[in-house]
Amino acid sequence: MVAPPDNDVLKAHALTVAYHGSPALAEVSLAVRDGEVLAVSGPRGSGKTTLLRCLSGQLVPDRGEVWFRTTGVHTLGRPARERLRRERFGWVGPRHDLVPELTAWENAALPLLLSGIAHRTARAAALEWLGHLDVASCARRRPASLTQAQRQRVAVARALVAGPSVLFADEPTAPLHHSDHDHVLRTLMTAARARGITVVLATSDQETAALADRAVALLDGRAADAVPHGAGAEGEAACSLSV
Ligand SMILES: Nc1ncnc2c1ncn2[C@@H]1O[C@H](COP(=O)(O)OP(=O)(O)OP(=O)(O)O)[C@@H](O)[C@H]1O
Repeated sequence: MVAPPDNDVLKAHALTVAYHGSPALAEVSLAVRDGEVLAVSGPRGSGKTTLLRCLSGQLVPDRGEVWFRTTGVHTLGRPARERLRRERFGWVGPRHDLVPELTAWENAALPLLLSGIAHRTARAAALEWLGHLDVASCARRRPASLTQAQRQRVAVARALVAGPSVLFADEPTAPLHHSDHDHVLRTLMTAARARGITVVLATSDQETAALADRAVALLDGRAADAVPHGAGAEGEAACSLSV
């Protein structure tokens, strides 16, 4: 397989993963265009998290290839994959995994601080994102004193603060109440679209999937469907999912 064309930011070919002999992904292929919001939908256990972990370089598939632009992610050793994840990808999952000893703004600023950005600049960027997510007033508090919804908003801020090329969002609003769920999801998508950040969003909720430019469906680790959303959605015609 060759590297994807310029307008595909990510491409996966025939991804196959088994955990202790039990198949989790089977021959899944897809392409994600630069700047699109792609939903990966499917019921629990259908392989969504496993697919996102492969695409983001957290997990090397048993077989198959993952390309990020011209980089063969599947060919990289662990340090190079970790660098790629740190520098180019953001990740937000269903559990916030904030550092308990750090304040909300320090947690949100963490990707910038770890990459050597000046403290003042990192703090300003973190506070701006906390503001977008309506939790600026929590900036000096530690995770233990925040509500679950506030913690999840801080985690979203942390995933976006460094301006990733691709944001992987694995059921990012699953623990939230309906009103928080909608607000966080729409903020995440609006911010990503405004900045040209590609989003790969795993969800078992059809309403959430419908907010994306396009959805692909998994069932029992296999691609089940490809559903375009909205006439003229960016990337609709040029993206594909196949088994
Ligand atoms: N670390 C693991 N060890 C063993 N089996 C695993 C592991 N992670 C996932 N699985 C199994 O692989 C299959 C796919 O799981 P995966 O988490 O990718 O699906 P999912 O669609 O994201 O589900 P969920 O919404 O419940 O997270 C499931 O059968 C799951 O039990």
